[in-house]
Amino acid sequence: MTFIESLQAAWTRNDSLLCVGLDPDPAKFPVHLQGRNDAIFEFCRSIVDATADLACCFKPQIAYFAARRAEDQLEALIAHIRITHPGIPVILDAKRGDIGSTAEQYAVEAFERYGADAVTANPYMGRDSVEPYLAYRNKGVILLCRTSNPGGSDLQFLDVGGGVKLYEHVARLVAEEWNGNGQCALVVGATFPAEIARVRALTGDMPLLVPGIGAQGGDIEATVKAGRSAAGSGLMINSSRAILYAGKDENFADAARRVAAETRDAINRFR
Ligand SMILES: O=c1ccn([C@@H]2O[C@H](COP(=O)(O)O)[C@@H](O)[C@H]2O)c(=O)[nH]1
Repeated sequence: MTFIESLQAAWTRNDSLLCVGLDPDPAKFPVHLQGRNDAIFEFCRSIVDATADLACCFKPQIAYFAARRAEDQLEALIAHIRITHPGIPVILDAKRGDIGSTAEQYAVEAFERYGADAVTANPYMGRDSVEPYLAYRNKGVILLCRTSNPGGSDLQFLDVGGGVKLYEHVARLVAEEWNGNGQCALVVGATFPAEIARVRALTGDMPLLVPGIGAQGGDIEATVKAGRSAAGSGLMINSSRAILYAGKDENFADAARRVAAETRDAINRFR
């Protein structure tokens, strides 16, 4: 199955557009996990097992693992998802971007080392910098378009000619030229619903990864109404901290499940 096929199956099977983000910060872990060598794996495994039937995908953010020399725990986590929850695609959020020869190594890292189904990448260096990921025909390539942070406007809102903004140019370029094999998606922040609507209009039914609800305060109703596809899906709406740190004690996974279920249901109300 390709990334997009597994995503479509998970949308339907779990009736969910929720992407559970895995951004493990040991300083926020419950006391009983702190000090353990495998704390990052164990924390994320508990969250994954508690939410797998509520999510359409998982998104580990690589910086949280690499910063603590915990890449082995990321490998183990993705292997665990593959074995225990085989229908849920994994997006490696790495936001890579470099010349082709280096991008080849990043692609090996994402797809062969970690076994991710999709990777996030920065389109800023152009098509040849993205080709090495696209060469993995069954994998997904999710390109930054209109990011959720306020500073995203510094560049993404620049007029690139004729009143077209840079993020609109990226959306059109990816949809019309880079997506020949139907494996691309775009990142558009929930903090900018008007731009989500614009990207949806430019890209047809292309899947959109939408971070920015939960801790960043994005509005779920506005996000879904702006970004849903004609079929009422088309979105991977990410929430990380609001789910991961919903509880602080030994029952943290139950608390995470509760918030994940509420978030999925809130999203579904507006599909
Ligand atoms: O534009 C973007 C692109 C990626 N992210 C990532 O999503 C999560 C958001 O975490 P929350 O705790 O739900 O705010 C995080 O991994 C970011 O690196 C983003 O926020 N915005």
